[in-house]
Amino acid sequence: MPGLFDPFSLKNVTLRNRIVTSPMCQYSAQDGVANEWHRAHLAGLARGGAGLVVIEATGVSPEGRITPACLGLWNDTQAEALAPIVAEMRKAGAVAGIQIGHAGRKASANLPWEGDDHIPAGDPSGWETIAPSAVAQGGGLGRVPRAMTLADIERVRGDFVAAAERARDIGIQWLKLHFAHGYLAQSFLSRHANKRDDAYGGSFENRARFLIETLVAVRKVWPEDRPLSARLGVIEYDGQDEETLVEAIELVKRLKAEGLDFIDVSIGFSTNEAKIPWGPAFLAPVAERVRRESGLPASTSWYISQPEQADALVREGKVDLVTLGRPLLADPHWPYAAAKALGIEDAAWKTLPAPYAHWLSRYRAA
Ligand SMILES: NC(=O)C1=CN(Cc2ccccc2)CCC1
Repeated sequence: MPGLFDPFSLKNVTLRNRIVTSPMCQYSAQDGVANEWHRAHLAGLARGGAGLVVIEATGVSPEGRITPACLGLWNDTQAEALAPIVAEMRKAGAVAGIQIGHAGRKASANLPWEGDDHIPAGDPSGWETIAPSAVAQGGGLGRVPRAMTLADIERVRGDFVAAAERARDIGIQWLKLHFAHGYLAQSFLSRHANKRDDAYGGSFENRARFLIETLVAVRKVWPEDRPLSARLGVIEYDGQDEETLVEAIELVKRLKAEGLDFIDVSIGFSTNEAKIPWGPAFLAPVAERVRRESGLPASTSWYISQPEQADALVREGKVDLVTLGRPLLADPHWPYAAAKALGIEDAAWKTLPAPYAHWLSRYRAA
């Protein structure tokens, strides 16, 4: 079985290794437009050696952002600002990806380090939130969203398509739909958030409808030869795990039948009452089951931080790719350090650009 530093090919892309950067929100944009922060941040991750660098959760519309400082891809100005950054990521040897999404009832929030809660209604920096039903997440996210009309559903589906077209046109190679973490798409699937009694609520088929329709619509514009993936919350840790997992795996099978190429297994975060068993690679067994039962290549994340641990997840066939978040914030060159720790031949040249690799590989420095 391949290890962490064996390449991974899917459609027309080949990742130099199995390491994926988690699409970590930077909350550093104005009007959704990428700037020097995003350029240095993303180029840094690409130059650090990750196989696939995924640009943070990017709003498909202004109200689809989590906070006013999130990236967007609903206009040409935003696309033009990202284009050179994508080129830089690819020049550094990474495959360039992006996660596009709509934050639903979790939208219109303050930055995490400025409260992480909803912007007070009436504050001009916030906006009306929309969701499957007029049910709030609760806690700091207590704002009750407006229940979406069928026109809203159609419009948001179109926003996903338009964002996918813009991502396609600026050279993004790997598209990831944000179907996780209690945001809009996840909330359609969740019985916690979706109380609709029309074709988009109630039965599993109805609760899965928005996700499947969105995938089908995006597949039509996303090039057949580039990977189309989704991050999906397959478990809520709310006491109904087996039921949720069975539904989620059935959904993944249907998404696969409609052209999904890859599944990134995550958590639903649809309820604040969840009892999440945080711990080293705790989601890996769940990801292994989704990968095995759906037949799709898969990745997972959460509390993966050690080279041997990440390598074992791949070698044991639990996942095809490993997604890291905070370890890469702590050290964007984690892939280089991991390659050395795993005794990979030519660790520097396998992960870092020439200006770094030349010197690091010559003098057998520490
Ligand atoms: N854009 C995303 O998917 C985000 C996910 N988060 C992970 C997270 C979710 C819930 C609890 C802890 C961490 C933090 C905020 C942004």
